[in-house]
Amino acid sequence: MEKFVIHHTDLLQGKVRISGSKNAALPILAACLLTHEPCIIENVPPLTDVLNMLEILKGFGAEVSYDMEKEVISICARELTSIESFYEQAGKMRASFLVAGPLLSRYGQARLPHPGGCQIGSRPIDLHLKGFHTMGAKSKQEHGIIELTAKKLKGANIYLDFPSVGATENIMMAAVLAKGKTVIENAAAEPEIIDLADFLRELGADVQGDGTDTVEIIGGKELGGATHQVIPDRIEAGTFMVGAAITGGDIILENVREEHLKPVIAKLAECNVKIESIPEGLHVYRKGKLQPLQLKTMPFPGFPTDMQAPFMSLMTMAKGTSVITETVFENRFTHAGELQRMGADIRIESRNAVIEGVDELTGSKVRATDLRAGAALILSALAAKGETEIGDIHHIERGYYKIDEKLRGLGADIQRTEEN
Ligand SMILES: CC(=O)N[C@H]1[C@@H](OP(=O)(O)OP(=O)(O)OC[C@H]2O[C@@H](n3ccc(=O)[nH]c3=O)[C@H](O)[C@@H]2O)O[C@H](CO)[C@@H](O)[C@@H]1O
Ligand SMILES: C=C(OP(=O)(O)O)C(=O)O
Repeated sequence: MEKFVIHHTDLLQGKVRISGSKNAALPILAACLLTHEPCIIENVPPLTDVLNMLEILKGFGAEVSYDMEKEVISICARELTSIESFYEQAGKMRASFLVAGPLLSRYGQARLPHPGGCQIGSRPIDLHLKGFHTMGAKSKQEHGIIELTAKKLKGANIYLDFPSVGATENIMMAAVLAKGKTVIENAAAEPEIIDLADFLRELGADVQGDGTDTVEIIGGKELGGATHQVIPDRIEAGTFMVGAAITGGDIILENVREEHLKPVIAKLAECNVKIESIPEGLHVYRKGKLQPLQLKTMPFPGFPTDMQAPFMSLMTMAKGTSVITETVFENRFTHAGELQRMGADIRIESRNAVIEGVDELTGSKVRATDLRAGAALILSALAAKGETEIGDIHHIERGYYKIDEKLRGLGADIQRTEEN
């Protein structure tokens, strides 16, 4: 097991290239199962979640090759030999369940374990299943395995009780080969949904309305192959922005889309961080003392829950009282306890975190409790006095490619060593 050892860093400075988005790449890789033609997916960093998804696809019989240097994946799901994935792979990540829609619509069956992923709430899959049922599928769950069957999926009107990202993606993929028209109402509108829709259209599917709360798919179009470039990772970009803010640094982010980061940029501006669009990307620097914030996580275009933990780190150093309300997941404050070890003053009251800014944090031994919680600890460690050791960094590596190397490139003192 490895850990990160981090020493105080005065300011992050320089340029950093943002990788392709994990949460856009994973559904797109699953969508390759919809077609028997070859697909080429570019700008996909070799994160552990990506490697795991490729193992799942290979397990179904898809031909997969990955040029990790160039970050390009080729997938051909000409003939599948299995419709079953296993606990060892599925238990590691939420996105493992995104193969359900493609398998069900192409093969009429799937046998999948309940998905894993960050432990940030109960994370049921009822909305995915409700969508499949409305399209004519049946499901049965026994011993942690969900068995899905459908003679032929039929297009349907589906209203989601909550704009779930995963349910919207799964239903979109199921609808592409279903007979007739599917309308998803109260759909998620995240940039990752638009990237998936773009890929499905490149395959030949008829998808409209993505990026709004109503997505319409006319199923049954003949699908071919496609070459697709995945969008930049807005959460990785936001994490580096907070890195510049918390160290009082000055950095340039390359390969970013400003329109995906609006809610993050708006909150950073409120606490005295300047973000300017320049030809190379986004220039981020702090203008004065960090100001406290009130923020509430919401589905897009609201403030992203995946940026909540990094912002909590930032708020621990702002002068005054900040309040963060987490509305998307019911248990996404586990980083608060670890930040307290570093001297942060945080009180959790149900879905609210009340943060009193402190003059300084001090380095300590802490553990990444999930992916973004781990990122938050790295950010706090950069600002803290002395040395911080972060264990369980495998969580962080699910979603940040070479984060230590990228931070060192900006002047951070971060080393990777073996845990004793
Ligand atoms: C791989 C991936 O893309 N992960 C992202 C995706 O997760 P994921 O797709 O799991 O997130 P959802 O949008 O589905 O979940 C949002 C809320 O809906 C609930 N829910 C969801 C599905 C369901 O069937 N029933 C139900 O009750 C969840 O428990 C949660 O409280 O979107 C989240 C919200 O932006 C992000 O934090 C994750 O990083
Ligand atoms: C919660 C996340 O991932 P997952 O849905 O895979 O657990 C995340 O990317 O922050």
